[in-house]
Amino acid sequence: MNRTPHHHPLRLRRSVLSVPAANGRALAKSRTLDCDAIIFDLEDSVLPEKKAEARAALVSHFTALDRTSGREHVIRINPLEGPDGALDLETVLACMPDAVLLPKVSEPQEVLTVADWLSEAGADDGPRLWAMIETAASLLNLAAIAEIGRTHGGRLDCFVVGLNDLRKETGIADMAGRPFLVPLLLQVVVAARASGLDVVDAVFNDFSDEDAFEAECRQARQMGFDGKMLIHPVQIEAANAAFGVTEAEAAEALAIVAAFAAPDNAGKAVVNIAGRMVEKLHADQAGRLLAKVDLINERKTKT
Ligand SMILES: CC(C)(COP(=O)(O)OP(=O)(O)OC[C@H]1O[C@@H](n2cnc3c(N)ncnc32)[C@H](O)[C@@H]1OP(=O)(O)O)[C@@H](O)C(=O)NCCC(=O)NCCSC(=O)C[C@H](O)C(=O)O
Ligand SMILES: [Mg+2]
Repeated sequence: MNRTPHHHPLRLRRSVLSVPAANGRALAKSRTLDCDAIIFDLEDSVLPEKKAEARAALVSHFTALDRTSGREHVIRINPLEGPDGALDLETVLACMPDAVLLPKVSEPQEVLTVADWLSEAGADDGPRLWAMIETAASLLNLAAIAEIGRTHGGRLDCFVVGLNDLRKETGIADMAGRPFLVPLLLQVVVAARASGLDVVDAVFNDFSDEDAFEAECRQARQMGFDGKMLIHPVQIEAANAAFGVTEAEAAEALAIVAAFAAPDNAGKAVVNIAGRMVEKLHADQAGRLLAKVDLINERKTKT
């Protein structure tokens, strides 16, 4: 089997804000916020008796949505086996978001079912799929779930970790630094990368504790995450900074690209930059980082 991961086009997913679809004020506020993606939530932040109202609110919200903002718009649906999943999928067809976020995925078949449903509904070029990794079973089946992204039309392109559900099911403690969760989080990152998927870290519930939030963002970035799922607007700026590109990182990337473009280094696979070995793979990484800088600058012109 060819294990070379595909890479979908680079997208910014530094700050992925969840907005309860039943909360009119939060929906209105979301139009003004500088996050990279918005998840309109029909699942756990909406009471069962408010689900129908929330679906109607989303259809109305999407009719006036600015699709040129460069932001991704995602709808989190309810599990398909429950009373709301199928109705939520009809709402997805009415709204045509950029992606559908599947909650509590445990088996690859759950991703396939929605991918097939969207194709049969004629939405072949329609929403992509994101999957919440938040059950113990999803961790056991990570590679198989991620592989669906490569083998089934490439519709799956992002994992989002859900630690509230995972801690509830497993009993793993909620502790500063996440010592017992880090090994699991790294498995999610590795499985996602092996299939060319993006990967977004879990929400941080205590939105009033800025320092602890920033520390968790730094940790997530060091583990390889692309961004963080957020619950409150106050978290956006810190997430954009933590998962963004610093001036020093951009300058280093430019130096690497320039070194490989220099005539003296023509035909070299490895060069010496100020006493440090730099390989062609670092130039590829640098190019991707600079493309991210371009995307960030492009976004600034639209907000
Ligand atoms: C946590 C909250 C209930 C707090 O809400 P509130 O008390 O209204 O906060 P503030 O008064 O500080 O709000 C200030 C203004 O900001 C707006 N606001 C607040 N939150 C949001 C938001 N998420 N998106 C957009 N706008 C927001 C307020 O409306 C105020 O503005 P204004 O009305 O103009 O004055 C609330 O923040 C909240 O509900 N957050 C999201 C909850 C949610 O989406 N939960 C689901 C995702 S969590 C998850 O998925 C876990 C995962 O599955 C797992 O298992 O781990
Ligand atoms: Mg959850």
